Amino acid sequence: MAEPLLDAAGLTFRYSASSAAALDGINLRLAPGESMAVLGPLGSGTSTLCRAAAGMLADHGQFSGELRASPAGLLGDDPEAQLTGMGSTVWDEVLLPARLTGFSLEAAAHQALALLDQLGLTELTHRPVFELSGGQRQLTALASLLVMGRKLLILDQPGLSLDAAARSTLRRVLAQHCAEGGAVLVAGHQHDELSGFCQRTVFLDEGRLSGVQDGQPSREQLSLHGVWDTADDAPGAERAGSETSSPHPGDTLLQVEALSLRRGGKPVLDGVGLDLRAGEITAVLGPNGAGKSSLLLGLAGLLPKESSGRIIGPAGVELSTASAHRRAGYLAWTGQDPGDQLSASTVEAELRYATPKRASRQDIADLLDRVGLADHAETHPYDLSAAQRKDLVLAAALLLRPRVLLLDEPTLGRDEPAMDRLSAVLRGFADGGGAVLVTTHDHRWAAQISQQILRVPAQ
Ligand SMILES: Nc1ncnc2c1ncn2[C@@H]1O[C@H](COP(=O)(O)OP(=O)(O)OP(=O)(O)O)[C@@H](O)[C@H]1O
Repeated sequence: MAEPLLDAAGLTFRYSASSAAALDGINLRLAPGESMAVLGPLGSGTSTLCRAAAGMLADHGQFSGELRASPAGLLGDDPEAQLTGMGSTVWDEVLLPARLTGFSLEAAAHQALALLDQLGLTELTHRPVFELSGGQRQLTALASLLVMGRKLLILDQPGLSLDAAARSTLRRVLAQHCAEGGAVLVAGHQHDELSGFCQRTVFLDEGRLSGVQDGQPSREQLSLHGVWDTADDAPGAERAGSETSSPHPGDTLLQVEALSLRRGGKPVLDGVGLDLRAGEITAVLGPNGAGKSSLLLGLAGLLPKESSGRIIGPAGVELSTASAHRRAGYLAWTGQDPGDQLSASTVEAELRYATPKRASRQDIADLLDRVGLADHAETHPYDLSAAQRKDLVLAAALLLRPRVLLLDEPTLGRDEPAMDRLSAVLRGFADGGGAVLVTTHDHRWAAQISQQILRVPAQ
């Protein structure tokens, strides 16, 4: 039998700052040609296992048990952090890791061109990274990892921010990698096409292996382990909702007419019309790079619109000409990267200073409880998971008491309980007379939560 590329026996790991084991007696093996999904709820140890297997934790705590792994290519849970600099181009990013690990320029360039083609990035080769959409940045981070040709690939939530077509493309790339003698470990809190590609699924709970499934896990099994299943119940079913509004819509809170936007001089949205009504949640769907984030930025006044379009708020006020103060009191926006919106050193302080009129301690405590951060009031925002940081910026937005919430991909990286909490918070906001506009690649969730769906086509 071929030598395994990853072999863990009784692997236990404690972070220096904590007495509890983040990994506790893990046994797993991955041989050439094999693929394995490691799934579990937030905090179950999936990211720690990825970092441990990739040899990234040696200086961060105490190991016991055995771990043997061939040099791995690791996609961490914050892929943006793996891009070297927002000023570089896609080509620089994809080439650099291979060059730093000793590939000749010719070999690296050859490999990079092939990967850009496979991942559908060829057109973006010379784009600066800051001009990419979230999904395009995720694919760039993946390409820069794959270019090194490591046999063992460890991918923490590789489907984050990717649309269904990009997930299918990546699935084919991973299948080819395994067919050529490589091995793939896919970790995360959600089950998607990429974890679904794996031959075996192991579940983690509080650092321990809590279940193993050969073949596809059922939705019930995933739910039992706190993992959110993104698979559509009936693909295309959400189309039924696309023109359907709730039977008794409330007042129109935001009316968008013929909105067109440009980015980097190029058109990204052309003549979008939309009504957001009190009590309704509207989901925005569309492929990577279609312009979903740009739409939200335009509505929030963070991206100038073309002069012909109108964004009409309360009492017929044109919001694009209203003061930033007036707009901010009415519309609250949370971006795709929550890190951009955080500045304080604790979760509680972030919320205390988020509002012009300081919120009371009780208001903050109630809100932290609702978004699932009650135990993290004193945590530094950067010690939260990406999904928890999204919860924090959502809480800050709610404290502003807006009428309209604009949320960019709030479902990323959430386990099932966190998805349920998000749904409850948004439903509660809408039931209280607000309107929500939310972008997502999770069509199953969109069908469950929304009364209206806006499809933004590929450019
Ligand atoms: N700062 C920028 N300058 C120039 N072009 C940009 C900039 N940011 C994004 N773009 C381009 O605008 C288009 C729309 O990007 P946007 O981020 O709105 O897409 P999206 O639908 O939200 O994508 P995703 O699903 O990947 O997040 C893309 O082609 C993208 O490359």
